[in-house]
Amino acid sequence: MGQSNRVVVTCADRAHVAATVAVQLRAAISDLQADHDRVVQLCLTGGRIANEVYRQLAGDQEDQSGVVDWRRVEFWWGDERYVATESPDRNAGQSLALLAASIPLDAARVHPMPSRGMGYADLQQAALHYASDLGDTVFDICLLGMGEDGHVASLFPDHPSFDPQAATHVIGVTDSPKPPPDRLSLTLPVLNASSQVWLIVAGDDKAASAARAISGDVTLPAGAVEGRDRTVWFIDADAARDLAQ
Ligand SMILES: O=C(O)[C@H](O)[C@@H](O)[C@H](O)[C@H](O)COP(=O)(O)O
Repeated sequence: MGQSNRVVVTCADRAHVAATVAVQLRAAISDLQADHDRVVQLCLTGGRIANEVYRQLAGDQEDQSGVVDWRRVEFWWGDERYVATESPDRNAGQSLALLAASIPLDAARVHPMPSRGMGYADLQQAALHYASDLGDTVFDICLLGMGEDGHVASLFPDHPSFDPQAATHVIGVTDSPKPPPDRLSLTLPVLNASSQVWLIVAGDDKAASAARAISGDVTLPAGAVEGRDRTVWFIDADAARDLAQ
């Protein structure tokens, strides 16, 4: 990894983080779609703050931040809780319920991760299936939340899931420190192949990990994740408390 391309955007509170990300995401997708043949590859994340972004994206499509052709956006997920399709705990279920409320999505371009009960022999098979769906896709923008321990996607610090040299694109995680124990996750090399990585972080319980990650502590997944062109941290004042001025 060369010189860090991290940018930190500090917002007053979590509502402003979500509003800022929604506006900037719509603008960034709209810019990419100026090329009319372009299908934008967007990787979504779970979590409370990301869900607030999706709510706002779906709710206000007529502001000045750009018109998006949502049918020319391909949706992926960075990780998933391996539970039944209909479980309210699924990241994809939560994101889609919010987005599909008013955004016209092309089902062929929506790629939720597999769920338990879909017929895969085990997590490994489910991971292989998603890897083959993903192929060589490179995300234009990859959204990530961060846990208070500094995890991103389902890559946890001091845990086998976090392997910066992972040879596969998708892994099954069977002993996640955060429930539920069974999960699917993209690996760090796939996340770091993204053109842009946007981290969306709010709350004072995130302050210590945010400060470590932004200062470049690569022992934390959140510190090791970087887009090829740009890494943007959208962070509220509480989570930014420990950042060097
Ligand atoms: O799969 C999960 O359990 C969640 O998606 C999780 O990884 C989340 O992204 C972060 O913990 C940040 O979540 P918050 O924004 O709710 O703090």
